[in-house]
Amino acid sequence: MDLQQILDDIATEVASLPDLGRVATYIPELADVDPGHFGLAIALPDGRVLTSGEADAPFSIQSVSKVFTLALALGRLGELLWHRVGREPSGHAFNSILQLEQEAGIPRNPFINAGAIVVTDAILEGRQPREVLGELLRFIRGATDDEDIRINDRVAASEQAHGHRNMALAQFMAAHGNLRNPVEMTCGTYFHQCAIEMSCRQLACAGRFLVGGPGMPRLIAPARVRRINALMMMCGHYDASGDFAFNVGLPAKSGVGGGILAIAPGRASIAVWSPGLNANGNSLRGTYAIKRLTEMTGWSVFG
Ligand SMILES: NC(=O)CC[C@H](N)C(=O)O
Repeated sequence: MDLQQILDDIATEVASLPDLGRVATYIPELADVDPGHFGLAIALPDGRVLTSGEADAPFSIQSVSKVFTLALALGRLGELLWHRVGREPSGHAFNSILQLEQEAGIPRNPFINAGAIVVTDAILEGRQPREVLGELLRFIRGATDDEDIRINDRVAASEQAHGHRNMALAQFMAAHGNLRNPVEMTCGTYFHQCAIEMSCRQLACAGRFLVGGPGMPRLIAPARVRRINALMMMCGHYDASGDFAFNVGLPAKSGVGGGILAIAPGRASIAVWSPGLNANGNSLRGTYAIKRLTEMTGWSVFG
């Protein structure tokens, strides 16, 4: 199997797709990104990183950051985290408030916005946002083995200025006693973590710690790797997670910047970027690319 050929074929196929999807507009700073960008990278246990398309172009990782904050929160709080956030798929949009009311301010999982805000609140506890964001960047840079990863302050400010919905989620959880820090502080930190920029090459390298097995860095306990992968499979694409598992069969996390990090356990860390989104807020062409990759490689966890 010539993997490089597969990646090149996928880039060619993607370029001929009729639909680009639509970029997210609720964060104005992301609204002007050309939906036609496409990049793909895979990091392998032998140390090779194969790419096609614009694999070195930085993009806003947005909700993909939730994977890294979850790893940090589990390290800090361990099992206690699960008192404040659940582990079930939500079946609702990433920014929905519906279940929070019915379930007393405990979000369904750490990957919907409400859950990720709780996770950020948990790693903040007793510390300043600057410290926590520094820790997060150190973790990601270390995992990637690349210091050149930063937060785009304009994107963070843009989301902050229009973040009424996330603030509402946070206020609602505060009303239920599930937030320990001031809403502005937790949301401000969350907006900054979402505004981290990485290329597909960097993101694929950063995801290696979730692949497990020989050749991949061991940054967290294998039991946690398994659990984060389980959550990515069940919840990583919000209310389209079932569809993604059905079509692709890999644990993965998407972001509204158009990035997706997918893990082929024991085999590879995969990052794709194409900013045009489908109706569920997941990269349209990115989803297609990973689907084709699993079809061509047989890397679905379901065989
Ligand atoms: N799905 C996403 O990437 C959402 C992240 C975005 N920062 C938000 O909170 O709305």
